[in-house]
Amino acid sequence: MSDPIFVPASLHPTPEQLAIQTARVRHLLVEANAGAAKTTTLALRIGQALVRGARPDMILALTYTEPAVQALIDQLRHIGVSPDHIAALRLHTFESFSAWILQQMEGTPVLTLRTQEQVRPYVLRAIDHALTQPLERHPELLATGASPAALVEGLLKSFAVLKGRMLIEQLPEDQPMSPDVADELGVDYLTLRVRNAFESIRRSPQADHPAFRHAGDASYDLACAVLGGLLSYEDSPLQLGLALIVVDEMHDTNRVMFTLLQALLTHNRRAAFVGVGDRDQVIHSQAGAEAGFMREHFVREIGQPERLPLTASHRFGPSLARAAGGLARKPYAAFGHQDTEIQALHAESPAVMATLVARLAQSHMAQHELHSLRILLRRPAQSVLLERSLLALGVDYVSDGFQSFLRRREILLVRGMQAYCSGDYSGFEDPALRADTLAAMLLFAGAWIESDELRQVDAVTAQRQAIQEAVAHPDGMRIFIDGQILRNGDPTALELLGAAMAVLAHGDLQTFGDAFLRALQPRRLAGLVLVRQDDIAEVRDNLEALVQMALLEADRDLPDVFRLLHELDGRRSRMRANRRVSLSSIEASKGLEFDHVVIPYLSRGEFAGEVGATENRNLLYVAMTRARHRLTLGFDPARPSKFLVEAGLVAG
Ligand SMILES: Nc1ncnc2c1ncn2[C@@H]1O[C@H](COP(=O)(O)OP(=O)(O)OP(=O)(O)O)[C@@H](O)[C@H]1O
Repeated sequence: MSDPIFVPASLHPTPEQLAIQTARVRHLLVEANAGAAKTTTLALRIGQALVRGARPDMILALTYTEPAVQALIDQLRHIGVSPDHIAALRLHTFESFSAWILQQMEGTPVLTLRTQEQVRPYVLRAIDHALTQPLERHPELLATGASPAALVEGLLKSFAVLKGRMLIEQLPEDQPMSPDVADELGVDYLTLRVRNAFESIRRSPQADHPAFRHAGDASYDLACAVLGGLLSYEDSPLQLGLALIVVDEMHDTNRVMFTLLQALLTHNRRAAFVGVGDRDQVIHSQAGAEAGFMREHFVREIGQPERLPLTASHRFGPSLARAAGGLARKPYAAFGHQDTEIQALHAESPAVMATLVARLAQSHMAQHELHSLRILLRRPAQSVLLERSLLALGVDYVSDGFQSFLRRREILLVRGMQAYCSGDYSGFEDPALRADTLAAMLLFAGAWIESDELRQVDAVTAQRQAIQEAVAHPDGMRIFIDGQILRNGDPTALELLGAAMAVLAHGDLQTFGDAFLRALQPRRLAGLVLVRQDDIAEVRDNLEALVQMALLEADRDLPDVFRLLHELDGRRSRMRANRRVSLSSIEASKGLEFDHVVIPYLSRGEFAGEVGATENRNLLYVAMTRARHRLTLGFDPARPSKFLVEAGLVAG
């Protein structure tokens, strides 16, 4: 009997797509360039499995993020898979799939803590455990000037790295935790100690039924159960009778996900596997993502896969394919019915660039040929001048992957300090703004309440309640700043805040420009309360951008500049949710596509962050390849980024 072929409603598959759609091999890997139709072809493969008679629940698709699941659903719809079938398919992130499997193993549901605020009391308790261990052999390495509350965020990020890579699980079982081991794992000793305390809190009182789970814990727990042999029995919940397992964006795979994939293939021997990815899109290497899981690890730990190509981009035309190929140093073709226009936007300063990009967004709104305009930023601080310009021109926008600069905690700190110095709290009418400002000031002042295990938890609740009370009272902000922040803060932090407030009290813009950052010492201040270098650098960047922005208002005095910030904030909260113009991090745009993509700030040294050159290059590659019809690159022609030279877009 001949093989029935799934025929998509809306496109004509290329011979390469058809080969992947209809391949009858156990393990198939497709490494292909961005825009070369990887997600679409997975959707075609799913359509094919359905016409071959697989029930929808025999098909499992796994991805790393929710937006990637959504992108796959969109493609399934686009090619005409029926809504009933789509609803019955098993479409999951690794995390949601793991949570579902664990629920069957554990019977009763485990508490899911979705926000950092919810998980914070447990991290605080773990810090306390680590710091008060009577048998600790290296107490001097655990001493930190920072308040425990300020460590929480950085610790949670480090836990995610350790878990994603399953680094601790790869140590010998009886390995004692020492500073050397911490070094080997790439974390500081405090992080390692607190991580262990945190895991024992999470796993008590019953090791097989954790007290709670936070982001990433479900896949981690399931992978640990797999490695611990807990799922090797006959009626394992991973035996799902699957006919097809597909993984999209497989370059995001880390050790946890790979462990789960391996177990799924072992428990579903009749299932075919198709994985697609692009090694130049690895931007989560910090969470353990590695292109090697599509290559040597796959061959060594699963078997030799069949490999099929998707050679050309359907998303954009040959000009952009050539540039992306130059950047990634690989061949790149495109189906070029219509070429993608690449425009240069020249500006000698960040402020001029912001104005030009905002004008471009304004004219985008006045035309109907292109629908979506996405402005992609390497670092959140780059949105400061840009948002100011967009708000000034009245262009509505949304932001993805970061908050508006006006609500970032270090900006709120300065807004709060200025209000305190001038005694003028107008602009803080919104209770949520008042609460966030006080929380930010409390954080940077390193103000916290020392307490034993239970009172740690109470301290968090107490802080929330104290802020709520302060917010409800007309004079509450001032009273709270006097009574809590300036009284209970860390002495060094208070010294820095005091010096900065003395500058603010002058009320003079030029003095602010000359002396504010020198007085506040953002890196030092942030270093007292935050742990991760990129979080600390982000605080500095945002504050530098704020000063830069203030200095553009040369005809105003300092209180006027802060009034302008309040006004912009008000305007921002009244904006209509216009998705035609969006401002976004590159990470939040992965897997998506837009008619017009703008990447400003591509002068030498501007496209950089706290990661290595390869990851920066990958980030630019991901950013450029989101464009469908037009790509605009913004830079100073006298100092273009070396990446633009590599892409062949400017002369070297
Ligand atoms: N045969 C085809 N004919 C025309 N357009 C197609 C075809 N196949 C896919 N496309 C279109 O090409 C675009 C890119 O496809 P897709 O998103 O699947 O690429 P991708 O390789 O997954 O991209 P990324 O690596 O950026 O996630 C989409 O707009 C899709 O609808």
